[in-house]
Amino acid sequence: MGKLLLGCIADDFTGATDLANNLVRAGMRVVQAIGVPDGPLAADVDAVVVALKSRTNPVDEAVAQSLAALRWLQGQGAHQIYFKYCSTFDSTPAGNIGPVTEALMDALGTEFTIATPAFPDNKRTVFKGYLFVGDVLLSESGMQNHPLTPMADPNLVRVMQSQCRRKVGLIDHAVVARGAAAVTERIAQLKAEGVAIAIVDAVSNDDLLRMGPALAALPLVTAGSGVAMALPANFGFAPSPAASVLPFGSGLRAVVSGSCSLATNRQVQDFIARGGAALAIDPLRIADGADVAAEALAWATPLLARGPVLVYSTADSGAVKSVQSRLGAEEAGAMVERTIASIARGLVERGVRQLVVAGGETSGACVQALGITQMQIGPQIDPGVPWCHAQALGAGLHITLKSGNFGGDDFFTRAFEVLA
Ligand SMILES: Nc1ncnc2c1ncn2[C@@H]1O[C@H](COP(=O)(O)OP(=O)(O)O)[C@@H](O)[C@H]1O
Ligand SMILES: O=C(O)[C@@H](O)C(=O)COP(=O)(O)O
Repeated sequence: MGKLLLGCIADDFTGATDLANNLVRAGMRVVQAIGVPDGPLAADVDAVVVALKSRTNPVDEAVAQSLAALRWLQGQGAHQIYFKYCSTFDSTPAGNIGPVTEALMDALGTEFTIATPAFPDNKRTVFKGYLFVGDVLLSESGMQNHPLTPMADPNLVRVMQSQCRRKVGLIDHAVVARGAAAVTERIAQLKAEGVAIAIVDAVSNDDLLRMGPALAALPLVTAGSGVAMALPANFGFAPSPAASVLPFGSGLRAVVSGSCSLATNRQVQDFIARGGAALAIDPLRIADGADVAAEALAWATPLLARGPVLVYSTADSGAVKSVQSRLGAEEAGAMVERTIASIARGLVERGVRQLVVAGGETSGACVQALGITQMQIGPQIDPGVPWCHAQALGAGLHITLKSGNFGGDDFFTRAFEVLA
C-alpha cells in the first residue's frame, strides 16, 4: 500500500462527496469512508475523505469526532490534512468550524492555517473576506433562513474570529492575484503579526489554482471543496475529466429530500411540474405520532415500477419556521431526518437501486440507516454532486448526496439520465 497523500475530514456527508468529486477530477484516486474506519485502508489510494456528521453537533462532540478522524488518517501516514466544511460556511455561533480547526491545529502542532469556502464553480466567491453566493452576500442568499445554521453575517473574518481563540486575519484578493509567492510572503507577514488563521479571497478557479503551491507546506488546510482542485497538483497529479467509472446503473429509482434550501425547493417544484410522482411529508404529523414512514412507503410501493418517486419534507422558510416554533429547530430536524432515513431504507428494501438524497444532514441520516461504510465516486451530475456507488443493506446501490443549494432546477430528473 502506498503512502496516503491527503487525509480529509468532512463535516457532513454531501460535503464529503463534493470534496471527493473535486479531488477525483483533479486526478487523485479517492475513497470516501463513512465515519472513522475500524481498520486500516484496504485500497491503494491517494486521498481518503472521512465523512463525519459533525456540522451541527455540540462543539465537544464535533471536536472529538474530528480528532478521531485525524488520528486514523495519521495512522495511514497522511501527508497533509484537509478539513472540509460548507461553501456557505454553515456553522452555529458556537462553531463548529472554528473549534474543530483549532483542535486540529493543536493536535498537529501547527501555528498557521487558511480558511476559505470559495467554490467558484458553484458561485461561492470570497472577496475582502466577504462571502458571496451568486451575486449576493451570504446573508441575503437564503442561508439567513437555514433551519439549523442560519448565516446572518457575510464577513468571514468576523464569523471565524467569533468562533476562535486564535487571531484571524485575511489574505485578500490583491495578494492572491499576484500568485503563490505573494501568498507565501503574506502568510509569513501574518504569522509575524500573531495571526494563526487567515481567510483567503478567491473569486475564480484561477485564484484557487494560483494559491495552490503556497499551501503545499501547510500541515493543515481548511476549506470548502474548491481548494481541492488545486492541491493534487502539489503532489504531481494532473486534472482528469474522466471521473472513475461506476458499475452500470439499473433498478428502481427514488428521490428523498429533507433539504429546505432554495435550490432544493426549486428542484421539488420542477419534478412535480414535469408530472413526477411526489409525496410531501408533514413534520407535525410525525410529532403527533403518525407512522409517516410507513404511509410514505405504502404510497411509493405501487408507483416505483413506473419511474422515479419523490418523498420530501422540503418546505419554504415560512413553513419551516412555523414547524420549528411548535417543535423546536433541533427536535424538528432530528425527527424529520429519522423519518426520511427510514423511508430511504424501506425504499432500498423494496428494490430501489438508484437513490438521490437531498440535504446534508438528511444524507448523513440516510447513509447511516442504509449501513453504508464506503463510497466509490463516479460521474458528476452538477458541480459538487457526483453519483456514487456503495454496498447498502447487502446490495449494490447507486446513490447521490446532493448538497442543499447545489444542482440545477431539473436535478431530480437529470440525475437519472446521467446514470443511464
Ligand atoms: N418541513 C420541515 N420543517 C422543519 N425542519 C425540516 C423540514 N424539512 C426538513 N427539515 C430539517 O431541516 C434540516 C435540513 O438540513 P439538511 O438536510 O442539511 O439540508 P441542506 O443541505 O439544505 O442544508 C434537516 O435537519 C431536516 O430534517
Ligand atoms: O460545500 C458545500 O457547499 C457542500 O459540499 C456542503 O457541504 C453543503 O452542505 P449541505 O447544504 O448541508 O448539503
